[in-house]
Amino acid sequence: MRRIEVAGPQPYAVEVGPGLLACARVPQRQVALIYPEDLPAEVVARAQASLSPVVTVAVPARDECKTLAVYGHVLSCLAAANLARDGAVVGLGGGAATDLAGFVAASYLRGVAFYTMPTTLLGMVDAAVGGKTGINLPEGKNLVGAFWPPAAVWCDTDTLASLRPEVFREGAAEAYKHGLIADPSLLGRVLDPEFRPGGALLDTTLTDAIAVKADVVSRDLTERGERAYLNFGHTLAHALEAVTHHTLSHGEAVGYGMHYAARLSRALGGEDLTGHTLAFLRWQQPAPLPDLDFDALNAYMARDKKADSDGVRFVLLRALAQPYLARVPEGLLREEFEGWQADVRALS
Ligand SMILES: NC(=O)c1ccc[n+]([C@@H]2O[C@H](COP(=O)([O-])OP(=O)(O)OC[C@H]3O[C@@H](n4cnc5c(N)ncnc54)[C@H](O)[C@@H]3O)[C@@H](O)[C@H]2O)c1
Ligand SMILES: O=C(O)C(=O)C[C@@H](O)[C@H](O)[C@H](O)COP(=O)(O)O
Ligand SMILES: [Zn+2]
Repeated sequence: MRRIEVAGPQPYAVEVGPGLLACARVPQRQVALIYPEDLPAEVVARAQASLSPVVTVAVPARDECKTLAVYGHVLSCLAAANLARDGAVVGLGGGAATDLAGFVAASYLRGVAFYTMPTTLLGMVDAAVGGKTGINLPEGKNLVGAFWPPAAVWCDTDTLASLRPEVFREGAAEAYKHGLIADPSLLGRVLDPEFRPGGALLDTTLTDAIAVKADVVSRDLTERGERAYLNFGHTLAHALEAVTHHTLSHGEAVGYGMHYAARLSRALGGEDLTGHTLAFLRWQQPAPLPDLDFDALNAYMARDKKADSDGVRFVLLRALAQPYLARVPEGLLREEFEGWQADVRALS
């Protein structure tokens, strides 16, 4: 078992290894367990055996659970079960379920203890760590939420065995992102055939990718500064998710978005890293994109949470592991969008 410490106002540990669902224990007597309805029954059963929850809520799969309606339903289930303030919410599943569960934990009775049991690669390297919780609005991605860190994170690598290969590759986008913004040694490892459930490179690569996130959120929980770099590729990614009504997954959108951000970085004088972002897209094989209209996407990009009253800011790279925030003139955004579309079309 590997252990990564997360510092900050409420320090906690991320444990990584096989069999962890069976070992997970929480001090709270009352536990609410929230998980996606398509999660394999044996994964749910292992979490239930460890936690003996007083209430379990199965929610729709993927981002269909990150809605105001599902959020309200889960809150009502907890209230109906008389979950008290000294109880806990545990999010089990991919990033969508843990984002929802975290926001429920942050807001139910004005806040109860929260734990995560990520069961996707993306959940383990990114979503379950760091306390960004939330749901979507029709107007855009993750527009409602709270910073509410978990008290512990259990990454049971056995659970990755049942993931569809394309869902594993979706999650690799965030590990690759950690390589681009902070630890270039991850880039080759993420694309290595041994980085797969049960593969020789799984545990070390997973742990090193988690360590990047843990380091950043330890220093900047509430995104006053460097945490924004974890958003590399996300300004376009979130817009792509919104215009496709989430038929494009987050991990695929991030793969596409990182290539756009790499093009913008190059156009503003940075090192040309588009070879890396294209190599990732060729490896990931994301779902093809529908016809896209720049103005429609730009309307969603304008709501990006990195925007301030002077407008949107993008995370760009001067070189590998040298991220910075910058405003980009609309003309350049449009021009690079054309080039990005041509690159993306050439992939298929
Ligand atoms: N809070 C954060 O910091 C953060 C970071 C990155 C992404 N996110 C969010 O995470 C979400 C994407 O997460 P994701 O990529 O994990 O996708 P997901 O949560 O949508 O899960 C993908 C699918 O895999 C299923 N699944 C989960 N575990 C499984 C398993 N072990 N075996 C078989 N099937 C399994 C899920 O039920 C779902 O159908 C997005 O909503 C994104 O916005 C949040
Ligand atoms: O943890 C962060 O900070 C991130 O930005 C990680 C992202 O991968 C993640 O998708 C996050 O949910 C995006 O946050 P948002 O603030 O842009 O909604
Ligand atoms: Zn992300």
